[in-house]
Amino acid sequence: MEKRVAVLPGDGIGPEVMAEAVRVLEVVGRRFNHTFHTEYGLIGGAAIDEKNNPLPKETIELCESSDAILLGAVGGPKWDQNPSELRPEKGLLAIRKHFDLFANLRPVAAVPSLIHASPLKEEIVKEVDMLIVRELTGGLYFGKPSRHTDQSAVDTLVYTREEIERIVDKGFELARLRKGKVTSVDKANVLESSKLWRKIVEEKKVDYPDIEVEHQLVDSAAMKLITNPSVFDVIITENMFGDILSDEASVITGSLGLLPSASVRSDGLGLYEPVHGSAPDVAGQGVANPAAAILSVAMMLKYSFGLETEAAAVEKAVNTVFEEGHFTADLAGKDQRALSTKEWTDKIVDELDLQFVSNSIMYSYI
Ligand SMILES: NC(=O)c1ccc[n+]([C@@H]2O[C@H](COP(=O)([O-])OP(=O)(O)OC[C@H]3O[C@@H](n4cnc5c(N)ncnc54)[C@H](O)[C@@H]3O)[C@@H](O)[C@H]2O)c1
Ligand SMILES: CC(C)[C@H](C(=O)O)[C@@H](O)C(=O)O
Ligand SMILES: [Mg+2]
Repeated sequence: MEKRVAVLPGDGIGPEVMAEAVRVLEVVGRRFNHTFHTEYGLIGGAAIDEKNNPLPKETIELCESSDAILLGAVGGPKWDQNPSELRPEKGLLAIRKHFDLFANLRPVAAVPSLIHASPLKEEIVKEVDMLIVRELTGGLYFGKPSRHTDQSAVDTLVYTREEIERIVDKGFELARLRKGKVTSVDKANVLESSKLWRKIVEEKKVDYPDIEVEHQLVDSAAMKLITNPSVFDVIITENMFGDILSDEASVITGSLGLLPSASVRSDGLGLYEPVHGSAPDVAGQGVANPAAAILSVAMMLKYSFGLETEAAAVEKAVNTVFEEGHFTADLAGKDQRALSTKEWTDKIVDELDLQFVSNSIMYSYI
């Protein structure tokens, strides 16, 4: 197989974890006889510095001519005081919108060899295996008007029926491939947008009689995520709730540095990025956990290229390296030596070299 992959490293730890993710992609290509052409583009703060635009047209063109997009992270204190249009985060929102990547899939699964790293009790986290399906191109992030003065501020939460229907369908379809349960998270006791959301979920569930459906208000959903997370299978929710709940859910796994994501539309084009941000507090030190970026590569192999075996090989390598007790600083115990970003990826590469074809996948992240 021959594919073109646009690589957008971005800011902070973005370039650090992307370099390792690309290294893993290259090993997969060599091992499984695929050619992945990687081409680099600017986004976020790096693009503002060079082009005065968080999403330059060259980057859009590069992505348009690619089969998939890999993204590191954007943002950082350097640009925090910039006007809204020159914030790195605008570039991220713009690329999601430009490509209509409305469905953001964020799998969260407990990993047996990482239970020690979660602040939650073992019996609470050990059965967790959920998928957060976050609506990504609507809601508060995109509604107009959106502005502030020193005296007042406005953001607008808009959802159309069509926008809700397509993400709800996506959630139901994904539940069919998993444990068959959908939890729709909203704030229907207050928000008009959530009332429509809930109505549409009720309408849609008739088309999916095999799926168990429940509604959960977002505030109590946030509580349940920590007290009883194994009750969730597929969570479908709107843009901002999904953003917040997925960072919260990362606590179950032990580190935000573990969660990958896929942002997809209906036709296969996808953008793959860690859930985490540019982590300015650890950027430049070579200590970031590249697992989320590497697992995002696995999601790309699976969802955009249909390469299930290759994706499984990457996941298996990640599991094995954890099982062997190799961790970056975010996951290492007090008496363990933490590996650097690069050292930890070296272990993944060694592992792929050793066992690149395997069907004995014990644990799936994606
Ligand atoms: N998708 C994205 O590009 C994205 C996502 C979230 C935040 N951001 C941006 O990132 C910047 C920093 O935001 P923040 O600090 O709130 O969130 P963050 O996700 O960057 O970091 C939160 C905490 O998690 C840690 N962390 C995150 N990823 C890690 C990794 N791979 N390995 C080890 N530790 C990791 C950080 O060190 C930090 O302590 C902001 O500018 C924000 O807008 C970008
Ligand atoms: C950086 C920010 C715009 C982004 C979001 O809120 O979508 C991030 O937090 C994420 O989760 O991808
Ligand atoms: Mg977020």
